[in-house]
Amino acid sequence: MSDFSLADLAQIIASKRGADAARSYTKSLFEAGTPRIAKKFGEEAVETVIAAMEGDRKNLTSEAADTLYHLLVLLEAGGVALAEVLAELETRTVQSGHAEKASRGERK
Ligand SMILES: N=c1c2ncn([C@@H]3O[C@H](COP(=O)(O)OP(=O)(O)OP(=O)(O)O)[C@@H](O)[C@H]3O)c2ncn1[C@@H]1O[C@H](COP(=O)(O)O)[C@@H](O)[C@H]1O
Repeated sequence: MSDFSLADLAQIIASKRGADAARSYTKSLFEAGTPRIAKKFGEEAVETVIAAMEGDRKNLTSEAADTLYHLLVLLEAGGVALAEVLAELETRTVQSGHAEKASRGERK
């Protein structure tokens, strides 16, 4: 296994801001705008769900990759750094998911 990370992919995606849309799918997504990117993300997420439900391991891997890629493009378009999402996840590591959900009501 290589040490390729989501941070590496996020960096590649950010670097495509100045690319030519005819040569870069990422740039064409940026040009299409957030609603289009969000729609693609939703489609890939649904395809991931279907692959999981069908127990298709190979497709699940491939659709999960599509989903993660489109999520990173969506974050970049929304001005949210992957590091911010990871920091949010890190704050949650001190408690269980059940406790985190219960605390959401307290925060409002
Ligand atoms: N990881 C990905 C990646 N995963 C999926 N995709 C693209 O996401 C699209 C998947 O959507 P679909 O299968 O629905 O494809 P489609 O029918 O062509 O899409 P639409 O016509 O509906 O827009 C395909 O075009 C894939 O090529 C990706 N495109 C780019 N990357 C990464 O981004 C880098 C930069 O890519 P460019 O911006 O194209 O240079 C690449 O080197 C990769 O590292």
